[in-house]
Amino acid sequence: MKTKIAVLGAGSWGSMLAAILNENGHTVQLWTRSAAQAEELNQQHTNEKYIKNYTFPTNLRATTDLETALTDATDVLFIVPAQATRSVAADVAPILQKLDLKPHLIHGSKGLETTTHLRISQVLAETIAPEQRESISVISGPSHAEGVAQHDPTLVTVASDDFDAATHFQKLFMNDYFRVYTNSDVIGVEFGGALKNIIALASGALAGLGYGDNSRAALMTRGVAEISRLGVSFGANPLTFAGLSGMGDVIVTATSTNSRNYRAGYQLGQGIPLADVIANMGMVIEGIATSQAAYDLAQTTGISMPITEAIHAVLNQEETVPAAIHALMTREGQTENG
Ligand SMILES: NC(=O)C1=CN([C@@H]2O[C@H](COP(=O)(O)OP(=O)(O)OC[C@H]3O[C@@H](n4cnc5c(N)ncnc54)[C@H](O)[C@@H]3O)[C@@H](O)[C@H]2O)C=CC1
Ligand SMILES: O=C(CO)COP(=O)(O)O
Repeated sequence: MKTKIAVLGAGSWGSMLAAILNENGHTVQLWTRSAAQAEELNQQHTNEKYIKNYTFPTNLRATTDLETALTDATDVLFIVPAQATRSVAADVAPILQKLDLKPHLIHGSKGLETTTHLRISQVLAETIAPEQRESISVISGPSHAEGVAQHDPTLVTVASDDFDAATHFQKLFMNDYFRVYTNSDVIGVEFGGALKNIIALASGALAGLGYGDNSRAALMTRGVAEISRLGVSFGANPLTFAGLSGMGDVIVTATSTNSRNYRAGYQLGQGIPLADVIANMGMVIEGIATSQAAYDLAQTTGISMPITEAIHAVLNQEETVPAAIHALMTREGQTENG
């Protein structure tokens, strides 16, 4: 079944997912708030700030007009930074009502909302009334846009409470270089995708200080342990954290220089001030905002999240990176599975 999909957000990941859907034969309308970016995509078929040296399909259309993007949409993909999702969804809701549409919704944003500590599917559910939408799904997993651009074989997962919706999106996105699994554990998939960004920041910081593979493997393993503890306390399936959206995404973001979070952490490890790191990046570093939400959740639930607490302290300038590592290493001894 060919569908019309509105892709809302034309950064690295939004534009790349739009390209996949377009290549798969679906009609795609890509929305961006930037007129210059829409013109570049429509005229040059490039999106140079976000994906270097990549030519988009010539029939992929971008627009700055949300109503144009949503017209006749059977599916809507939200792919703006996590903290921006609520405001975009609030703009979408009345247009869906005006156009009398009830699309399937999916998002690919990896963060928790700092003001509410909600997962992004919960933000969408709160903002767009059930009469104006079908299912809500999430797409997540180890998938840098740069790798997809060169057709690296890439595996992701789509999670939804609605199995038919998950298989619907599996079929929409899947092709011979982009393989999609389904999962019914929305909570686990969203926590995994959001919280791995904190571990990627920490991994970059270790590398920035010159530490090697032992430290990185330790961090990734104990990172998954604390992500699982928090996720399971909210009802996630522990096995999800061993999967694509858990350990899989920790591996790719905590080891790759394509990761904005890793690169940001690296600069912090080198002692570059956070404000400069953010300014240099020019793209979203989700782990910064999400570390605040995760820190708050750790405090309110009493779940032990020492790496998250260390990154939170560094980002809030309460501790230097070396002092945070020393504090982690000299904590009281623990049992591994506790
Ligand atoms: N870049 C990647 O390879 C991947 C990114 N993701 C996730 O996808 C989400 C989006 O990331 P990217 O596309 O990489 O980010 P990006 O920083 O490359 O682009 C973000 C886009 O959203 C727009 N935007 C920012 N604030 C906005 C607002 N308030 N209203 C409307 N538009 C706004 C920006 O102008 C830009 O076009 C993030 O949650 C990220 O974690 C997930 C998988 C892979
Ligand atoms: O989530 C991602 C890859 O799976 C992208 O990570 P960064 O936002 O750190 O680049």
